[in-house]
Amino acid sequence: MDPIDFSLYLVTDRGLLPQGKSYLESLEQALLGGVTVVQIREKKTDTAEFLEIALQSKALCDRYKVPLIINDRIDIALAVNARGVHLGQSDMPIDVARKLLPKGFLIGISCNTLDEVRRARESQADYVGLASVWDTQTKKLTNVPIGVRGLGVMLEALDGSEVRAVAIGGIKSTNLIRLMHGSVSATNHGLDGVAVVSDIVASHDPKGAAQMLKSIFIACKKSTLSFDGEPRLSREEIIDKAVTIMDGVRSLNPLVHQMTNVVVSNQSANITLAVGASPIMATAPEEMADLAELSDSLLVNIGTLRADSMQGMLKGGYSANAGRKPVVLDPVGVGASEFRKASVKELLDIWQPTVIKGNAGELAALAGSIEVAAKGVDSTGGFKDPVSFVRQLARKERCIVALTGETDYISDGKRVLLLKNGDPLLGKITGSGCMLGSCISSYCAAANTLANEDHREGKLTRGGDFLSATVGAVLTLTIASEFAATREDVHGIGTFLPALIDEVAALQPETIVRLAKVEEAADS
Ligand SMILES: Nc1ncnc2c1ncn2[C@@H]1O[C@H](COP(=O)(O)OP(=O)(O)OP(=O)(O)O)[C@@H](O)[C@H]1O
Ligand SMILES: Cc1ncsc1CCO
Repeated sequence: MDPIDFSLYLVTDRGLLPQGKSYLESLEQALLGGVTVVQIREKKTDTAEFLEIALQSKALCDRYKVPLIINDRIDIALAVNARGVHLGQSDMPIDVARKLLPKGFLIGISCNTLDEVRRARESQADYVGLASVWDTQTKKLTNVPIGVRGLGVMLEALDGSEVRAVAIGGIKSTNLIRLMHGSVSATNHGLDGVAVVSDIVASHDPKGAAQMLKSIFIACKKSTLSFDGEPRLSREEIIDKAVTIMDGVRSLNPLVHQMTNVVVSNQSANITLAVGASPIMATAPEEMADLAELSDSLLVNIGTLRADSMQGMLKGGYSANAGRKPVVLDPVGVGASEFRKASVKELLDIWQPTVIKGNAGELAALAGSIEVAAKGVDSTGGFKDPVSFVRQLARKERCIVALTGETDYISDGKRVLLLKNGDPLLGKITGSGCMLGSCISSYCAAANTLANEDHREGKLTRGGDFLSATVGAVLTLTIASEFAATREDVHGIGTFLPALIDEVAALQPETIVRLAKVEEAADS
């Protein structure tokens, strides 16, 4: 029997049909739109009616050569000669179901935890439905949502097996790109498909909805499942690219939308001007869609996070992703409170950052590690193996990661660069990390604009060189700090800050090339 294409897995729900649309009409339009598997879910229907619906659905699916799966009811699946059955954790165990079903009959099972995925693998399920990614109105959740980032570890548990995986729960065309990027495991294991309910069933245009979902899925599958493909630049080429981007910021004057903390707002706006970009500090959720269109990148800094700022941050990152603008996350003091931790998790379950930057304490907390402690927003130690840590985190979060400190470690998940410039005064003033976030956002904005527009759908940016952009931003701030610290008019942290802003504005690209202390760690 042909292997199943799980790409777009429709789960029916007659209760969601819009007024005036019949079940079979909606199903046929979804099939015309490119649905690749159909699961009939009828939780409250009696057997005779379920059987009738299943028979009608089977005839329709056969016409479009799309396999039909029945939720829960092995008897109905057998009666209509379906391709498979989908079981829940409290339904019949897989080994028992296997004995009752003919050879080749497909068995899928819903899994909410890593343990359930492991057990599904042991019992040789054909596929798992990883549920629920997000909160959903179509099913009353009995378990906590997995979130985009929870999917990666589950997929990793399926490495080397034949078990296919689809995600389900709240998936729509508007969050599918984020799901596809963020769910890939550190071992590069991606989803085989996405299961969708309301985005198709509740639509007046199920064909259009299915077409949209499928085109995004296919585009993402092509563009996200590999860290390779970009040419590997030498250390010197990265520095050259970094200064090209530096020039780009000055000539393009990108608009950088920043949601930052109240401590550093002013100095962040000024450092943005100093690198040659323009800042706009704005937090209201109502204006996020407009700003995503207008601006060239977004910075989200949670330094003085409030419950009401979360709405703007959620919508801001989401709109920036949709507009293919780079997003920089600065998880300031994330380890300091449960509120910050939960908020960062929520943000990262909704949108995909292009760069995450933070000190050791912040990145440890973000990664769930207790190796490095923090005192409020400051780190009180370092990692034993920062190179591996930063590479792993970049692979896990599928973005550039910059770990700051005396040495800055920057990784794209493959390579790790060590940057050793900077005066210790940078560590003594408040907000040097926050200013660096503004610089990185400015450089990413220019890198994104400078990139050859990649028209493939499914990319969250235009495909700019964000590794070089991050390197350029760090070099700009740290090399400028070396000049600022040695100025005669600088006597301590009070006079250092304005001098730093001046030196950033005055810094020349050739000075960076001459003074950059950049090393590369050996590949793992
Ligand atoms: N001792 C140091 N020597 C050289 N550079 C440093 C030192 N400490 C910090 N820096 C530089 O300062 C910048 C900010 O890094 P840092 O780790 O201090 O951020 P942070 O702790 O997030 O700052 P803040 O919370 O005050 O905004 C980085 O570019 C880093 O290279
Ligand atoms: C001191 C401080 N507190 C919250 S944000 C911030 C600025 C440096 O991160």
